[in-house]
Amino acid sequence: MQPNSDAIQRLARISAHLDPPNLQMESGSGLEQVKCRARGGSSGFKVAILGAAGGIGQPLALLMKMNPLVSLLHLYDVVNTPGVTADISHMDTGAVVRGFLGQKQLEDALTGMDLVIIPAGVPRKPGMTRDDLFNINAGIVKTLSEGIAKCCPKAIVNLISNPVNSTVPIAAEILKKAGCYDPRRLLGVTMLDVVRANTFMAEVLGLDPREVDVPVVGGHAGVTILPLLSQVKPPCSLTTEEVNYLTSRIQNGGTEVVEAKAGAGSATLSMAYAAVKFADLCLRGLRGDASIVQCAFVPSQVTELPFFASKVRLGRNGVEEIYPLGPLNEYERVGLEKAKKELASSIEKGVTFARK
Ligand SMILES: NC(=O)c1ccc[n+]([C@@H]2O[C@H](COP(=O)([O-])OP(=O)(O)OC[C@H]3O[C@@H](n4cnc5c(N)ncnc54)[C@H](O)[C@@H]3O)[C@@H](O)[C@H]2O)c1
Ligand SMILES: O=C(O)C[C@H](O)C(=O)O
Repeated sequence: MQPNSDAIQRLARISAHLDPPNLQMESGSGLEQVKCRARGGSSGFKVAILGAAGGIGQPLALLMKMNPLVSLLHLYDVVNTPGVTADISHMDTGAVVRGFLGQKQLEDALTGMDLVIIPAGVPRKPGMTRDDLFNINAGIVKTLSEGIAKCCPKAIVNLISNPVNSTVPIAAEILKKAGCYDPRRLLGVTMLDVVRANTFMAEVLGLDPREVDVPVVGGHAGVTILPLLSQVKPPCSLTTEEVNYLTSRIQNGGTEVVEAKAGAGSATLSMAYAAVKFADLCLRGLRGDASIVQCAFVPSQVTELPFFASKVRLGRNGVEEIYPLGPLNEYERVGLEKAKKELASSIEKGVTFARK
């Protein structure tokens, strides 16, 4: 059948008037230059995801697009953002989505943002520690932190890239160097440890995980991940065997996934879930909601270390209050000493790198 020329002309006229997808207007980026009525950001928060095309970044972008508190979602990566942005922009939720590709567009991606979530960087393979990622990820976090310092120094930063115990100190040093460091606004994301702890604890107790709350303090690697099982809500008593099993499973949750994925990366889906849960708490804090409390790895005076994960209260300025660890049992006191020893050298490594 011959194409009907009237129909073709009609289609051409219609498509010329259609609102295009919400892609960033940048030449040479692979992103199409388009005219777009939607502006985004009229109400609600502006959120950027750096590393948005990755294993965590993509489901994280999907879930943030579904968050009603987000009005503008910027997706930045050094690869593949045009496709991810086009795909996610078709979701009929409120947030306007824009894509940014490559270092040249980092500043546009960051300008005006209220919250920046960073899952950029390489993940582990079996046999590696998180610290083995330092050499690559430290430089990535440094560059991205410099961009934040320049373009959105007042944004809340949720840092996911590993090793979190070192990348958070790196970001802090870079922001200090730029003269815009506000310790309340820099948070290392340890939410996945809490999510895992709640899940594994619920399995042992035969409860719904949504009813369980286990504080996890310290840091985000091996023995620095310190679940305070004695403070679980609802209160319960555990056998020594259960405490050993749960502590080890929570500390090795990341490795469990890395081994199961057998070379194809580390936790991405559960991490995206945890990151969105945490980002949502940060946004609710920014909105002024009361009593938003969760664990995070933050600049801290709870111990003698300059950074430590513990429960924090989130508010209009980020971290408004950091809670003390509360009563620890002997098992947890021993764990705390081990955690602090390893944390001290990971923090020092990050600080030294950033000061070079
Ligand atoms: N904090 C946590 O609990 C937690 C949990 C899981 C994974 N992680 C960490 O998150 C990071 C990402 O994991 P993943 O599985 O998504 O990895 P991935 O390789 O699938 O994705 C990483 C993305 O980062 C991008 N990227 C690389 N350099 C960049 C740069 N300079 N600027 C912007 N983007 C850049 C890559 O292009 C890629 O799309 C890893 O370091 C991993 O160890 C942390
Ligand atoms: O284990 C990893 O390397 C990724 C992440 O830190 C996790 O805890 O799953």
